[in-house]
Amino acid sequence: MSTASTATTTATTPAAPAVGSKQYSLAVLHGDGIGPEIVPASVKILDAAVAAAGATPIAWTELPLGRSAIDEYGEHTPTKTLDALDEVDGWLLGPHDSAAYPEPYRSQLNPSGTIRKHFGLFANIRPAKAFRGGNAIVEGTDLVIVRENTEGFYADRNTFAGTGEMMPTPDVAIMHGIITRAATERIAHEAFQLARTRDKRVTIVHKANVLKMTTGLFRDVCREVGKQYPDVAINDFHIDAATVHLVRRADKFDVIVTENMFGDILSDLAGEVAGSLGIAPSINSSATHAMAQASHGSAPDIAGRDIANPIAMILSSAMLLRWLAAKFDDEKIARAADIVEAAVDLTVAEGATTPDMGGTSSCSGFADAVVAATARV
Ligand SMILES: NC(=O)C1=CN([C@@H]2O[C@H](COP(=O)(O)OP(=O)(O)OC[C@H]3O[C@@H](n4cnc5c(N)ncnc54)[C@H](O)[C@@H]3O)[C@@H](O)[C@H]2O)C=CC1
Ligand SMILES: CC(C)CC(=O)C(=O)O
Repeated sequence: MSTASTATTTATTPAAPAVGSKQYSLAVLHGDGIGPEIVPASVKILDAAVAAAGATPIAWTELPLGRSAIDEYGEHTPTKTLDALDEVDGWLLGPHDSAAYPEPYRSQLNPSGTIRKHFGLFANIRPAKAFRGGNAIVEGTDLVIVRENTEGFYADRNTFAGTGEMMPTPDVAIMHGIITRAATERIAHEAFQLARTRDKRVTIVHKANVLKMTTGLFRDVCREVGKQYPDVAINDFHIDAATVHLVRRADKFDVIVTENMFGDILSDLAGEVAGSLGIAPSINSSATHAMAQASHGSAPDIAGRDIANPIAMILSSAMLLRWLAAKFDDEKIARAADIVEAAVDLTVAEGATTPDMGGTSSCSGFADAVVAATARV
């Protein structure tokens, strides 16, 4: 069950009127590669957990995205998908294999970036938590990376500010990064408020010894915001040193706040240190919209073989339930999130893991075991 030390709900979760359990309308976008394996697995488990919690069944809508949408609609993220997403309470996004799309799609902003930008999903919350008996490199890892999702070195790909990459000649490529006080303050408040629900420690990750203006501003603004949270301890590391500490001492971190690209890379590392990239969940959110999305990609090397680990997508979906529970003050949907997490815990503890965690379960077999476990937690 969820405890204060493992909380992942953040300040983007808006206060809301107490309205009790309602029927949630959620969209699913399967994506590419292992997406059509891990997303349906998560839907099945959410349905079971919602039933076990006595909440109203979720109303699901499937929407086109990715390679199949290119083939059918000539767009990887069709306008009709974006319009439909605006009508639902939240959604599950499977990974996309955008690096393998044909041109011109490969050179466009990818589906995640398109959706993050369209809905202003500025906070990317990425927990890394080791399971008991779960193949962790560092036992006891239980941290959350709070990744700024709109700026940094992914600027043109993901930002509202619009600098980014350019090629003045075919032999020269230039990359701009952007860090603003406003976006940094916003994400820093997310991190400090989250830390208050956990172990009250925030680590700022930057590269201010080299990228002095950009990541130096990020560090300094985070420190300034931290003064408003005197009960939260602050330290900071350069990104290169942070990777070293993470590999050896991941169990010593609580909340890490960092810019976009560092957060992307660090969260893959943290997931693997906690047991596997395949267990690393995330939620992308603003005050009004939220998207559950595994931290990993479409894993084309294992796609179609029913061996992908669905845990990252399942736990991302549980994070979405928790976000909805806070938004609508809905105890039943919070209970459903607890059930999902406890059922995954139990299934892993009983040894039914996929090959990336050293087990022999299939993706679908693991999901079936979690569904069964929802009745035992
Ligand atoms: N959010 C998204 O949709 C993301 C999409 N991508 C895209 O995914 C494609 C492949 O990218 P890669 O760099 O190979 O990264 P990747 O994350 O897809 O795979 C890296 C390694 O981790 C393994 N892996 C990933 N998820 C797993 C899971 N659930 N269970 C077991 N093993 C898992 C893969 O088999 C692979 O060996 C590219 O087109 C890339 O652009 C990459 C990252 C995020
Ligand atoms: C969406 C990906 C292509 C980039 C990435 O790894 C991420 O932003 O999570």
